[in-house]
Amino acid sequence: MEITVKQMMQIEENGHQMGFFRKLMMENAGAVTARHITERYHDLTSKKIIVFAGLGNNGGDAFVVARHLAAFGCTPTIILLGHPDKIKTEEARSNWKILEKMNSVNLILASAIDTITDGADVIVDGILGTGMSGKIREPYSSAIDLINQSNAFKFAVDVPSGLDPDTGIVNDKCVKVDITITFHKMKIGMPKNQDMCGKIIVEKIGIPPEAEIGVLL
Ligand SMILES: NC(=O)C1=CN([C@@H]2O[C@H](COP(=O)(O)OP(=O)(O)OC[C@H]3O[C@@H](n4cnc5c(N)ncnc54)[C@H](O)[C@@H]3O)[C@@H](O)[C@H]2O)[C@H](O)CC1
Ligand SMILES: [K+]
Repeated sequence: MEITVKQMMQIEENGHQMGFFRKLMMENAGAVTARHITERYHDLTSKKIIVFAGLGNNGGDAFVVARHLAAFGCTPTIILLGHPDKIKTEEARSNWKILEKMNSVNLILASAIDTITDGADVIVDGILGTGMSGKIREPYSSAIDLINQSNAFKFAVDVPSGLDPDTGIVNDKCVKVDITITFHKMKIGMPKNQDMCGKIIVEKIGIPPEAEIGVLL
């Protein structure tokens, strides 16, 4: 079954109200994404992994991905596309705060990042997810271009950044990835743009089925 962004947000809210808080969803989303990366590269210690993170919960998921990858000894680099004070939600901010206490990750605030992807083996796109709207603003726009210029293997968190999840249309620009890990259920527009999404993997993140009552059921 495929769902709309509006339906996903309603299901998310219902789950949160049931006590399955967004922070738990974010942890599961990041953990399952990291698992797919570690399953592809059994020895991560020699891999250069760059994680791009926006200021919303797509970025929050990416913070969790980076923390889980660090446990596999790869020292990921996280590029935050904005100032930490502008991180939108408590669940994302709390995950950033954990990263700030870790020396097994490299944190970079988006400044001169034009060479950061040089030699990267893996890039994780946690820039924009279902909260994207309108023309892509800087520094997200330049980050998308930078990622697209790299020949690293690319994973998108939930949605390739720049893709409209409801239509599959790229209104401005979009990260073209090899694998998209999308959460809970397929978003209706994604199968319409396999070129940008690459292989799409749908992963459950623990949301109770009852959260769909009144939305899908
Ligand atoms: N589906 C689930 O159960 C869960 C999904 N999670 C993740 O949360 C994101 C959606 O998070 P949200 O904060 O709503 O939006 P985004 O992170 O996608 O983006 C918001 C962020 O980006 C800025 N922004 C929006 N449009 C633009 C633009 N055109 N140019 C530049 N910047 C833009 C906006 O200002 C915000 O700062 C979902 O995809 C999942 O990854 C949760 O983890 C919980 C479970
Ligand atoms: K993304």
